[in-house]
Amino acid sequence: MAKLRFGIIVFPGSNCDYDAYHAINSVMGEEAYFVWHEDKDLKNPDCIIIPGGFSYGDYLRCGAMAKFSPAMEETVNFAEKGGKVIGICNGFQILTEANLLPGALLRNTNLHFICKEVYLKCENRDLVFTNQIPERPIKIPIAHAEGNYFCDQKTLKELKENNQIVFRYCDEKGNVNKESNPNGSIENIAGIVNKNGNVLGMMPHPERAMEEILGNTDGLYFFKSIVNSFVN
Ligand SMILES: NC(=O)CC[C@H](N)C(=O)O
Repeated sequence: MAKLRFGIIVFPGSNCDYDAYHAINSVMGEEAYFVWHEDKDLKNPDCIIIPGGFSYGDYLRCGAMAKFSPAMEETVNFAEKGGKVIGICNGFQILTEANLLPGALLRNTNLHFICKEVYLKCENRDLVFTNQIPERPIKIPIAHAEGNYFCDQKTLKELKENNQIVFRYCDEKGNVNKESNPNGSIENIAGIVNKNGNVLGMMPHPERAMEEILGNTDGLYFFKSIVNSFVN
C-alpha cells in the first residue's frame, strides 16, 4: 500500500515540526513533508498536522496571526471537505483562532509555562484519531503557557452532547479532578474534535512520546489510530 501523506505546516516560530516529521517518517514509516505557511498548495495530503511552537512569536495571542496564512486558508478548505486535520499545542490554538474548533486557550491559571508528563483519559475512542487508544490513562507530555481551555456553557453543552470531548487530564488511576488539572482547563479538557470528527485539537504532544529511548511510547497509540483508520 502507498504510504500515507502527512503535510506538516511550518510557520515562523514552529518548533515541533521536526518532532512530528520524525514521528511520521522514522517511527510510523509513513510519508511526512513540510508545507511552508506561505504556500497555498498543500500537496495532496491524507492528513494535515499543525505542529506545536510559537507561531509568529505568539504575538497578539497564540495562533492569532497564523490563521491568516495562505496555508491555513487552504487547511480550512481541506477540513471543510472532510480532510483530516490535527492541531497539537500551538496547532490547537491556531485551530480555535481559525474557527475550525470552538473555544479558546487561555493563560495557564498559575501563569507559568508548564512542561511535564500528564495522564489523559480518552473519552471518545470511536474517532479516526483515537481508535487504537487503550481504556487505561495514557501518559503524554505537555509544554505550554496557554493551555487553559475555555468555552461558554452553551458550547460546553454542545461538546458533551456531540461526544466532542476527546481527552481530559486525569491522574495515573484515571481520576479527573482539580488535582489532575495542570492548567485550569474547563472540566479538565485537554483535546476536542469538531462535530464531523475530522478536525482534532489537543494541547499534549503525542509526537514527543513515540520511542523507548524517550522513556514513553504512549503517543504511538494516537498515530497508530490514524494509520489504522486509513487501512480499514
Ligand atoms: N509547545 C507549544 O506548542 C507551545 C504553545 C504556545 N506557544 C504556548 O506556550 O502556550
